[in-house]
Amino acid sequence: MSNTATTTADTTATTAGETDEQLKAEWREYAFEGEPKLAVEDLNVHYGDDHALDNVSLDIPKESVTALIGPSGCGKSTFLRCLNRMNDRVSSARIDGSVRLDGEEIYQDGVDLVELRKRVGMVFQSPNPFPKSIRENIAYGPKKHGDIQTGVLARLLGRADSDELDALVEQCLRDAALYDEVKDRLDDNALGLSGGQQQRLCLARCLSVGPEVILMDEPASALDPIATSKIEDLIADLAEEYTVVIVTHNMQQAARISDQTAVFLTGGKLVEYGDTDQVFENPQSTRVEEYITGKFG
Ligand SMILES: Nc1ncnc2c1ncn2[C@@H]1O[C@H](COP(=O)(O)OP(=O)(O)OP(=O)(O)O)[C@@H](O)[C@H]1O
Repeated sequence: MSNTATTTADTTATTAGETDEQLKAEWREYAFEGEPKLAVEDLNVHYGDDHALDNVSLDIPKESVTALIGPSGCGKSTFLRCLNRMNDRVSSARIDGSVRLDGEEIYQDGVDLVELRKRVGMVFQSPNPFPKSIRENIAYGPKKHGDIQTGVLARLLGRADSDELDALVEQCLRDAALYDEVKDRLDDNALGLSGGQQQRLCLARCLSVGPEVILMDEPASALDPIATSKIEDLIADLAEEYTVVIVTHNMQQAARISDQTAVFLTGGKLVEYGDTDQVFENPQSTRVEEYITGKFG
């Protein structure tokens, strides 16, 4: 599409009578500078006979927030989970198509899934800290992956270098805007934190292994308005350094925090994708307009 950043796949809404193929060709032209961090092409997901994602293609720019919105069951979470191959864990799932991370196909033989999920981390709907101390929640991943440098003494003692670990714990908690609230109780059990604090701890845990992309599946849906607002502020800050992809049911939230918005509608189709302002203020598709204005969904 030459003069607009919004793309649409809704044939019923177009005046020029474009075919699906023509519209699909336009998807690739959603304009942003630089190479995409994630490039998704012709992605289809079936759970048994259920076609959950129907030929979805979109490019996600780096260091930005991309919101995925749409009615319940339209495939948002399925799409999100394809971006770090979490759907591989679902035995009934069949995934076809291509997802490239920095140009590298993630659905090819030999991809190290542990490494992939370090690069493409995930924060879930309900905060799910480990029943361990705040410190241990963050140290767990780097220790498991052997990312903490160990000195000779530390190796002899069979433990990680504590200074480095402490610095990492502090940095991740700061980046998750939680440090000041918990700095005096790092050895307390994480389950004693409030829901909003637990969710920020989960984000800190995700950051601890050095991701490039952060996937968030309705990260604020279980939180009160104040905790939600903290998470939203945090997402804006994170986008300076990370590529954030977030599923949300809350359209105001998508409009507030995202740079791009992708709208999925029933049947697992991506119907519109473009600059958030344009999608919300001037959607190209009548079905998207009806969804956004609350006429259905
Ligand atoms: N693990 C699974 N096994 C079988 N079917 C699944 C599984 N996960 C999702 N589905 C089906 O795939 C379709 C898309 O579900 P998905 O959870 O991706 O949608 P969603 O848009 O994220 O929904 P919601 O907004 O309600 O969370 C639905 O029909 C759902 O029942």
